[in-house]
Amino acid sequence: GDNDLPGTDGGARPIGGHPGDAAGSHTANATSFTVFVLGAAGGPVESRVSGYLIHQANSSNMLGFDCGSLMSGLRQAAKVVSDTAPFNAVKGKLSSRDIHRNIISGYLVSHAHLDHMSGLIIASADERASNKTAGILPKAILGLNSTLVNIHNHAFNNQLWPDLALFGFYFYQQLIPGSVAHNVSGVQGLDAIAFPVSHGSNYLSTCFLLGTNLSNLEAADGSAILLCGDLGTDANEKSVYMNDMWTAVAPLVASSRLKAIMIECSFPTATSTGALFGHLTPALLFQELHTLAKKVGSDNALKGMKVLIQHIKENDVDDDTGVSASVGVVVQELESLNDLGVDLIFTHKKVGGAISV
Ligand SMILES: Nc1ncnc2c1ncn2[C@@H]1O[C@@H]2COP(=O)(O)O[C@H]2[C@H]1O
Repeated sequence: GDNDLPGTDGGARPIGGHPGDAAGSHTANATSFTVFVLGAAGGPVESRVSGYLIHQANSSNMLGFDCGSLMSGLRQAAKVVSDTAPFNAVKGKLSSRDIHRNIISGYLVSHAHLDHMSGLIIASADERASNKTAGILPKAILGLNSTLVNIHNHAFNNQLWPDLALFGFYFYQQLIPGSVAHNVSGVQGLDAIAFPVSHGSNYLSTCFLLGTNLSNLEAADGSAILLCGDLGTDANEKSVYMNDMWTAVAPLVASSRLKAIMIECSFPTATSTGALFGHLTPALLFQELHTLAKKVGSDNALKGMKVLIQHIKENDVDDDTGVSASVGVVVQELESLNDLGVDLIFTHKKVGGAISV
């Protein structure tokens, strides 16, 4: 199932490279990555906004991705993390504080909107300044230059919040589009590539390709996951960013190296273009997935691909039942538009849990 815990075989396993797979089929393999869901909505409830931890199988660290929600979700997810290899080697349950301080080694931030980093900022005071003798390293905050400048100027600026980066808690690691960053956040062998995308007029967001052997996207080996921040289509945003990204990742789909795409779908299809503010609807998302499939070369190219849907707006949640009619519309539309046979996984149903890919 899509929320099975990894590591049930308990042992080390090779990452990537499944030569037995038929091209274009994305069948279940050993876990390459686990996504812990701390929050998954596009607002408005502060404890449910986007927040994820990404774990590469067997690594002793994790990376935050867009920690709008952090500690609220981590309290719920601590047990699931504790049961995941290699963290299950420690007896007993890890606390959310242990995980925050000692297991998260860095943060990928797609853009500096509050709902993508407020949790990181608020929890930062409980992290520690680096201290070589105590073995405490500063943690990387990774993103495009524009994102890092916004965090530095508008969040960790001694006004909105103490400048904990300056005080040794963090360092800013700029990701340059088109270059591969290696050993991301101290995780040996983990590479990252940042793809800029447009999120409303004159504003950049980022998709992060995370995985092994990303210096050679044409190679047969090395699993990867694509983590997309908020984004609008090229047609709506008058850009070419999404097209360029699909061109770059298409070879990874053809070789079955790409294990999952996490992507937003904020509003129902009926939303007018002027009210999208740089976001996707189900129709626009499937238009994009069709573009990717075409680049890979067949209508079947994405069959079985795990597509993790995130950032649905939960604006009309009923306080008593927790039901949101508009979320229901987005889910139903995605399911009925799914002529590509992708494996749709709804992250908002997994808050406090894990998704293995
Ligand atoms: N021009 C605007 N008018 C009204 N709401 C907006 C405008 N621009 C952005 N927003 C809202 O502000 C939100 C900021 O986070 P999101 O990008 O998730 O979604 C955005 C919209 O819901």
